[in-house]
Amino acid sequence: MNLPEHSSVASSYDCVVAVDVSRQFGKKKVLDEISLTVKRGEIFGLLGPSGSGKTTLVRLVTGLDIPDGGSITLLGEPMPKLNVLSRIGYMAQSDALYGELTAQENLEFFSTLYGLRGNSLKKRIQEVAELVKLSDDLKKPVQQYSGGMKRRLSLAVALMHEPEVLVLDEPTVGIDPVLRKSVWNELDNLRRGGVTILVTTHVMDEADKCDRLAMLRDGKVIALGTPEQLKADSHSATMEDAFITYGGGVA
Ligand SMILES: Nc1ncnc2c1ncn2[C@@H]1O[C@H](COP(=O)(O)OP(=O)(O)OP(=O)(O)O)[C@@H](O)[C@H]1O
Repeated sequence: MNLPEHSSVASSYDCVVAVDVSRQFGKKKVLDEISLTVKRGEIFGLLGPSGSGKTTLVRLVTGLDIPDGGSITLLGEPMPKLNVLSRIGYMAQSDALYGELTAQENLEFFSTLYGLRGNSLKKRIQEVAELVKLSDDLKKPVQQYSGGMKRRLSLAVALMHEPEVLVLDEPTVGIDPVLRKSVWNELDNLRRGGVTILVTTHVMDEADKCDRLAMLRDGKVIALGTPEQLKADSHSATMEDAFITYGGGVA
């Protein structure tokens, strides 16, 4: 079923449905009646310059904040809803890790919050450490980690409980190009395994890797579609040109 973006009727293929979502801080309208739908099993990108409202929107999607207007439904549940949290993995923009603990201890700590214990916990730690290429550094205190290593560990934390939905706020900031590629390969594998991924970025080549994306500017969706559609509709050869043509300015 192909529902219009503004539809308030959620299809079973819809993972996130945002309808006329607004959020204001003081007098500043950060999100202005945003409507979009993330389908199950896709990588959906939120692309926009700094301050365009990407983090604000993903915080609303995860239920960490409440909109002033409109509604958000995640996995069929109106947000915020506590029992949906175990089904999502959220990687915030700043790493929420314990510096004095090792990476392994961080993974253990966050996983016990999801009820993972014993051998299955150990096995899962090995799996996610392998995925983010941190297997050899699990015993190091996180305060000795580089910025990129911390990003990868945060991604590992978000993956531990095998969530159906991953919400990633600029997951590759501070990660070198080779590892960035491997992180995106992993996101691709997860998507193939049926995980839905909502990711914010202002890196244009990452936008190109999304199945669909919304371009945000000043709290509004200025364009929405597949990278190919957005480039074709704006007669642009690159996402960067498309973004500028749609009025996004320099990301
Ligand atoms: N809790 C808050 N109180 C006041 N203003 C806020 C708050 N959270 C966000 N803002 C403001 O809302 C605007 C959008 O911020 P947001 O973090 O959503 O942007 P962003 O697109 O994620 O930016 P970046 O790419 O730099 O992370 C900014 O002007 C920011 O200062």
